[in-house]
Amino acid sequence: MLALLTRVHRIHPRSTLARQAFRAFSNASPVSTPPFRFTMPFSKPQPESNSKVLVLGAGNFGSCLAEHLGDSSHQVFLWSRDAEVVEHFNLHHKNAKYLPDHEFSKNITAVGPDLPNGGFINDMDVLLFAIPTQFLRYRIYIARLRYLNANRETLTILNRSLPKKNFPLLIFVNKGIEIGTDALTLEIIVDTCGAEVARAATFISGPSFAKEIVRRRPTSVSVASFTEAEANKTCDLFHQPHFRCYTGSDPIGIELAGALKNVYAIAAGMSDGLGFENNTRAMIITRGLAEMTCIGTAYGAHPLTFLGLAGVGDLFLTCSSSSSRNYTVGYRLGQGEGLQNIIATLGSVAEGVSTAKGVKRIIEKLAVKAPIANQVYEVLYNDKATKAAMRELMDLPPSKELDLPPKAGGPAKQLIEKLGLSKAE
Ligand SMILES: NC(=O)c1ccc[n+]([C@@H]2O[C@H](COP(=O)([O-])OP(=O)(O)OC[C@H]3O[C@@H](n4cnc5c(N)ncnc54)[C@H](O)[C@@H]3O)[C@@H](O)[C@H]2O)c1
Ligand SMILES: O=P(O)(O)OC[C@H](O)CO
Repeated sequence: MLALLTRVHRIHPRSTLARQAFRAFSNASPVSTPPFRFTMPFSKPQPESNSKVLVLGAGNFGSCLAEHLGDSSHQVFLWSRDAEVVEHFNLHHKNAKYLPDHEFSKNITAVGPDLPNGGFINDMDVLLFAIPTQFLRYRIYIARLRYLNANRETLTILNRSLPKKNFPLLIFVNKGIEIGTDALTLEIIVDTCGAEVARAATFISGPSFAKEIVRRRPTSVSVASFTEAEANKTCDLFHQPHFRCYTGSDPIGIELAGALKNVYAIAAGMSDGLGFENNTRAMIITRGLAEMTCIGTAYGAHPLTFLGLAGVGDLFLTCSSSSSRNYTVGYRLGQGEGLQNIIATLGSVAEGVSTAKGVKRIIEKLAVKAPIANQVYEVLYNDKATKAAMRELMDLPPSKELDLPPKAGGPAKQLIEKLGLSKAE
């Protein structure tokens, strides 16, 4: 739409007029969400163009987003914990492990393996976190896979150098729930960096496979924050003729949607792996959406958020494509492979595997009916056979198709209090 507008009216796509027009379209959001709580920015003013961006995490999505921003003439730094990745990237403009066929923009410089120092962080306009919520590592001494809280670890270190006023614009793209605490990233930010930083944080979620973004395939995502100005800044930063953002003010809903869809993608993969066909996948997607909406509503998120790009958009994408790692985990389980082997050979993170644990606890705490998520948990953690899980889903007694719980809002209310936002309601 913007490309058309700029072409017809001969406006430069990165001009202020183009940005304003783009924002007007973006604000015509596909769903109505609750109002923003703040309009004024917390982070430092952003330059018109040429922002300095530090992308933390050089996996598939971090590298892809670094390329996306480098492509639109921002000055991008890509932090990796791996010295070899840093050296190789700066010599060849390639990331040998993730997106190996792609030649990256010369506007990107890899940094690491240590986290950049305070002076460097202060100099950045934007910090973009593309680190998984937690990371699985094979611990030789205990001979098993163990989860490490990747985002919490990085934010704790980073907070020492983060200015408390006029900090860089903060953007998070991970889709998961922290194991052990069941915390969303918003809560991890409050715990590690304080409420003011969390109120300014923005979250990007939606149907967005990294490899398609680097090929500039038309893509749209949701951008949510409690602060409208911060969401708009993120929108402006990411906007490209092939990339649109829709802003919203329900970061809790956006985060939940992104985390939950991964669990249902595992279920859809299982069904396909078992040899079931289109009817069954459509059933899992639709009933999955109903479960996601019930969990989100009982949690205190806005139900309509689940009808947006971060909800049904991403659910549909990941439940219907073998490009999804979560779908692939489910598919291979359905084909009879063991979970440990799948994870050890996947080569990339599938956040739904760890998120299924947190979701199970949240469902129990909120007393929400979510049979598909429960069966995914049983297969992943109690060795239930995928066929038996599907059988049990089909044997459930008849129930109402739409049965939204009253908006209880327990966990969201607590989180909102922790953010110091309850007075703003
Ligand atoms: N790949 C996609 O298409 C896509 C799209 C949207 C969102 N996401 C989300 O983005 C997040 C990252 O996904 P990805 O695809 O890049 O995963 P990935 O497995 O490709 O890469 C993860 C990267 O994070 C690094 N990492 C792990 N723990 C770290 C830590 N403590 N500190 C620093 N770096 C650490 C790893 O070394 C690796 O480079 C996930 O939450 C995912 O759900 C991914
Ligand atoms: O490969 P997946 O399953 O982690 O999905 C990637 C993104 O979340 C798609 O939007």
